[in-house]
Amino acid sequence: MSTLDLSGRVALVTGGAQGIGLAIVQLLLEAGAKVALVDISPNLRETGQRLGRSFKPENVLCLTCDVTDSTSLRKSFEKVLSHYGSLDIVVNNAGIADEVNWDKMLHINLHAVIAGTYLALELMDPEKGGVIINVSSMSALYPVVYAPAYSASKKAVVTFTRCIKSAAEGANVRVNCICPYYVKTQMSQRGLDAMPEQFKNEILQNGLMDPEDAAKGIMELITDTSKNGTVLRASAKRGLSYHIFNDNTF
Ligand SMILES: NC(=O)C1=CN([C@@H]2O[C@H](COP(=O)(O)OP(=O)(O)OC[C@H]3O[C@@H](n4cnc5c(N)ncnc54)[C@H](O)[C@@H]3O)[C@@H](O)[C@H]2O)C=CC1
Ligand SMILES: CC/C=C\C[C@H](O)C(=O)/C=C/C=C/C=C\C=C\[C@@H](O)C/C=C\CCC(=O)O
Repeated sequence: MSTLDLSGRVALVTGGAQGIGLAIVQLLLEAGAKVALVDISPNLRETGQRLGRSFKPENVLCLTCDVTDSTSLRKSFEKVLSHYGSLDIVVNNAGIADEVNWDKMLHINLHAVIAGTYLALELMDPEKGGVIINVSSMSALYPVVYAPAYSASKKAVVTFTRCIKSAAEGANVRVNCICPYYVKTQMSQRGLDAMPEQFKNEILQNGLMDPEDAAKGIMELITDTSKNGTVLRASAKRGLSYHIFNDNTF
């Protein structure tokens, strides 16, 4: 049971129907937040019903949305605001790993994260403030030869997050990102099944995180009000640590 108290806070999580997104949804609900799951998954409704049985059903809102559809994404954000009366926490988590359909992947992994960040900055109450967490990947920090477009999308999320920090401060909003190493979800399982053995062995040696541990990193970024513009690394091997950039060299 969570010792954190987010009662009265309203969170929106994209990709909340499974994996890391569902893990952060559960931690947010345990902390008493009202949570909107924004996802394209056909399992979204069933997931929402199951959550409604474990938590207050009035604290769970499921919105079917393709985050690459800007109109649908805006309507989902606005629906959360009209339904719950505020928007305090946004986790731009939805993402795919697909080097064949890389154009679609960039729309999900990058375009929708930027759109979700700007929607959050527009709709969050500057008096109350808010926090946005963008989900990147360790592949942003260590380019991955078998996932070049994916790595690029995740590197761009880090750069965008670090750049938007100042504008967010003006709106009394914090923006941070997390860079998990491999996490035990359907995405990484598909990735491991498809990749050459030598890469798979290194990953298995480093270990895969449980989604709940990645979600705990996201919760840290949500609840630690000193964090803005930070990049949190997360892995089974080394836990949580903040990535330090040397921006001064020119
Ligand atoms: N699993 C891993 O090893 C790692 C994952 N990540 C990132 O974490 C995030 C979550 O990944 P996982 O939970 O592993 O993935 P997952 O594949 O288990 O879940 C992704 C969720 O996003 C939803 N989604 C996909 N495309 C969507 C769209 N167009 N519109 C709305 N929802 C959509 C899916 O329906 C699903 O519910 C992704 O951004 C991923 O890149 C980062 C590092 C490691
Ligand atoms: C195939 C796509 C599926 C999932 C991708 C996911 O986003 C992901 O976790 C990708 C990680 C890629 C890592 C790439 C390089 C790793 C470099 C190594 O030097 C080890 C780095 C970190 C290990 C753990 C740690 O030290 O914290």
